[in-house]
Parts: sequence; structure tokens; C-alpha cells
Amino acid sequence: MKTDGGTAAAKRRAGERAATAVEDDFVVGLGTGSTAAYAIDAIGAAVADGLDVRGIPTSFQSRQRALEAGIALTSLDAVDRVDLAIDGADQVVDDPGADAHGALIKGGGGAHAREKLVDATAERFVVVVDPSKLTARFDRSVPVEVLPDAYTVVADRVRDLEGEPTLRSAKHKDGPVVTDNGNLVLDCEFDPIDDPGHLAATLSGIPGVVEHGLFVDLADTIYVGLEDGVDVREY
Ligand SMILES: O=C(CO)[C@H](O)[C@H](O)COP(=O)(O)O
Repeated sequence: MKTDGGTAAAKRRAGERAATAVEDDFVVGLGTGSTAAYAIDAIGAAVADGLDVRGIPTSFQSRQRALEAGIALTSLDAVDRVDLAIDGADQVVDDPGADAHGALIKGGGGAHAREKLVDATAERFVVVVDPSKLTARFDRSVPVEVLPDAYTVVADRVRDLEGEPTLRSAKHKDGPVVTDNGNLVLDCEFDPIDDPGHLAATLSGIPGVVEHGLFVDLADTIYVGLEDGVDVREY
């Protein structure tokens, strides 16, 4: 799992604080990444102290982490509600004057398809980040999960939108990253992203796209871990 030494303490603070929002009998969406992992560990510690919850993991990684933490697991098709989801983000628009205030880019770990499904289903979606994730406007690539057969076709459509797609390659394997769902990821640079909501809808409409990492109008609360505490922002 990737960790940034300098921001680990801030990530831990955000994750642990978000875990305090979990109540007895909750069904909780368990996000992916190093910050969400701190929340999973903290939920596991509360379970050891008697908290009764069921978790829905958003990836192989978060499933493993939850099993290690002793959290009982379930799935979307076995529940009638998800009370809360806690997840990380790669970027958060932090500009109260902007339409996209609170929008996210996710998918740095390639888990954004299941993350969006679980996070959007939850009654409340809490995002946990360190301050390096906050930005006035998006300036990093948008991960787009595609069916394997579709990657060249989707790449062409992204170029039509004046984006620059790069097939994500694996670090410890020859060839591309294959997601938990058996698909490929195109990391798409758009410079600039003037209207994240419009781009999100356009990407969703391309045949062969499984899911993209723009999360617009989904986050309810953002916990920003700081040097000495946690800043809580409601959206
Ligand atoms: O979207 C994600 C995985 O697909 C992660 O939540 C995102 O990459 C943030 O990770 P981290 O908390 O390790 O910085």
C-alpha cells in the first residue's frame, strides 16, 4: 500500500476521526487507500471493544484490511441500506465559490468503480484526506476504468474531448494494471477541467467505460487531517 511519510500522521488523524462517526448496527462502506485504511483499523479497534457493525469493502485491499481488523463483512446484495461510507480521495476541489466545490478525483488505486457504487449508495459519504489533496481546481489525470476490448476506442473518444489518455501500467508485472473487476485503466489528462460535472457525464456516456474517477456532488463531509487536529467540512 502506498504511504507518504510526511502526511501519514495527517491521514491517520482524518481516518481515525471519521471512524468515530460509525455507530452500533451500522453497515459501513470501507474505502480503499492508505487514508481509508486508518479508518478501517480504527473501526476494527472499536469492534474489538464491542461495536457491532458490518463492512462492505470497496476493493481486494480494503477487504483484506477489514478481515485483518476483525470487521464482519457483507455485500450490497445482502443489505437494504448502507449507513455510512468512508473513503479517501486523490484530489478535492476546495473553493466555496466554485460549482465543483467538494468534487473529488478518485481512482489512484484503480478501485473507483466499486468505490463510487458503495459511496453513492451510502446515506452519508465521508471523505478522509490530508491537506495535500485540496486544490482550487483539478490538475491531475482522471482514471477511467474500461472494458479490456474497449481501451483503444475509449482512448480515441478521450482524444476527441482534447484529453490525453495513458494506459496505466503495472509496476511489478509486464503489461497493464488489471482492476479487481478484470478491466483496464486509462489515466486521462484534461487541461484544464473547466466543468467537472459536464466532463463526468460525458465520460459516463462513452460505450466501453465502466466507471471514471470524477465524483461530483457525492461527498457529504470531508475530514482534513492537519498537524494538530482535523478540519471537518460539510457539503
Ligand atoms: O481512490 C482511491 C483508490 O482508488 C483512494 O481513495 C485514493 O487513491 C486515495 O488514496 P490515499 O488515501 O492512499 O492517498
